[in-house]
Amino acid sequence: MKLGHPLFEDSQLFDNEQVRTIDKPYRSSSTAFLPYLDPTCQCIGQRALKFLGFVEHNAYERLQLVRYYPGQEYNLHSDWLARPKVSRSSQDKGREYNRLASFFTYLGGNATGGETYFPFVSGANINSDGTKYAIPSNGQRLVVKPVKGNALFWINLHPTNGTGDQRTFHSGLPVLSGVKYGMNVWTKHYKLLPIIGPYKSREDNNNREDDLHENLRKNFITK
Ligand SMILES: O=C(O)CCC(=O)C(=O)O
Ligand SMILES: [Fe+2]
Repeated sequence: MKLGHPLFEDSQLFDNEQVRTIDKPYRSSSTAFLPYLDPTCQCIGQRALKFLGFVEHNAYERLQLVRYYPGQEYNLHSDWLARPKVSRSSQDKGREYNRLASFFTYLGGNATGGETYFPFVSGANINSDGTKYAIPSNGQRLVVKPVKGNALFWINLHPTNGTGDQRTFHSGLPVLSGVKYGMNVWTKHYKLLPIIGPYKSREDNNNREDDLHENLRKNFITK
């Protein structure tokens, strides 16, 4: 949070041509892109990759903080992109990727409102205690409360063909009072690579250099 504070600017949107726009009522939050090489960011990013196990976990985008003041929101959207994006970062410049996994962590603030809403995912069990999720009413689907320290994780792309999964559409509902902070970690799916492994952690790979699949992956990376 300390790292991000001076870096906040109006949140942007990408259209289908990857053109950045700022569309204020649609997305009225602020965003801070954190430095890729910061050791804390690297630690978080690597942890996210490792979490993915046999799901492709080569790389992640720069971490992003988002901030919402009262009345601010992020309307319905997908984190996956309509078309793969061409990377401009020095680690993988020119490679085409889409956003495979989303980790969204509530970093705090003291907001009321500001839930994350998934209209195509079943709502919480009506017997749940209502601390993490709103109890659904009037046919409302999954409403996740912004509880500090909790995180949401989902896979954006169909593992078979890499296309966007429509069920992952979501919105950040308007904050009613206070301030809401969150952090996005988006991992990358490089075009043409298989999404489902057997991917290995770096530690495993040191001992399994002859693994066929690993060789395939390396060929993709060095070409
Ligand atoms: O603010 C939220 O609850 C969701 C944020 C989000 O979906 C995003 O930044 O892509
Ligand atoms: Fe999102």
